[in-house]
Amino acid sequence: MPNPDDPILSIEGLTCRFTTGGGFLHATRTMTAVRAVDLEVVRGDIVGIVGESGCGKSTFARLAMCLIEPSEGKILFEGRDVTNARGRSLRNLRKKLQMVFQDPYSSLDPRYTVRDCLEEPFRAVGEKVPAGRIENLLDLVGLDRSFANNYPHQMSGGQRQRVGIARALAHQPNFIVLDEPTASLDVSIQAQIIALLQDLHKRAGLTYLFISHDLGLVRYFCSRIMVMYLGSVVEVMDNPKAAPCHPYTAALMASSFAPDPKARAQIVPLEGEIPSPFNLPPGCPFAPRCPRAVPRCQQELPQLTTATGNGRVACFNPIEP
Ligand SMILES: Nc1ncnc2c1ncn2[C@@H]1O[C@H](COP(=O)(O)OP(=O)(O)OP(=O)(O)O)[C@@H](O)[C@H]1O
Repeated sequence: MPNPDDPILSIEGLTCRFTTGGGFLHATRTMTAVRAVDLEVVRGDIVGIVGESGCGKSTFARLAMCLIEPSEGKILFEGRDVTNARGRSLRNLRKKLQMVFQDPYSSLDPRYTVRDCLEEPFRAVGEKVPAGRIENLLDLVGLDRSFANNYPHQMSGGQRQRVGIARALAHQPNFIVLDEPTASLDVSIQAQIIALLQDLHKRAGLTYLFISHDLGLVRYFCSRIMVMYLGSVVEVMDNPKAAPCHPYTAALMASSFAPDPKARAQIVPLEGEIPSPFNLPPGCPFAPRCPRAVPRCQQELPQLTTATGNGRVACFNPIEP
């Protein structure tokens, strides 16, 4: 029996490199999309992964879901090594570990009714659909049972995302990776979906990994935050509401709402080009854009070791809390 206090998900040194190009015209190039990431998630946690486009959030989510293989590192789910899970062990993992995608329209087959979409996870593992389960799933996500006969094009974005969430709940998972689940929705609908996710978190005892580029939303929704920049974790915040210590996290706030005047005073808008992931500068990858960079930052890569009182930061000149 797993101990409830043990981490549900442990990630050690997870690294993913992509090689592109090749052939007559292009030399092959390798980039590191996710670099030596460690993470422990305990039951009931809502861990936010935040960063600008291209920082490796979705790649990290796909690695954590065992949808792609890491170049290095290890993934333990409920204490079991699932890094290279295949066949039956992958199917069993899928029941417990599910994902909700950003765009509910492209993640639902337009030829399937809602009932078909919700039956599909059972068919995929060769199981019969338990009697009343489809109605129960629709109830869980706040959709009228008559929606079972609708096609995706007959529903709004928010309703489609509710179907996406219901699908993820089909096998009663205990862990859900939410990859920007509200990014394609209007603000008012976003709030309804977040409220639904909060409600399910409480009622179904779920654990979430929540991927977003919106630090404001992540600070509101999550219990811990991991901030990524060009594949590396630059800050881990155990209290999402506390002031950030990494200049990048502080700058990310410029793109989100900060009602606290003290927090507003620390905001430095991000300027400068993001370095090419194929050709990272020596030292800290954020140094070329960092308002607090010191000479050491150009030469040495800071490690995520400096304790901040609210987690850890990878920075030679962090903002004092
Ligand atoms: N299959 C792939 N082949 C080559 N490069 C890839 C592949 N998937 C992702 N990348 C690259 O890896 C880096 C990280 O991409 P990723 O999609 O994980 O970032 P992200 O933070 O989720 O961005 P977004 O918010 O735009 O989805 C990017 O530079 C991307 O171009």
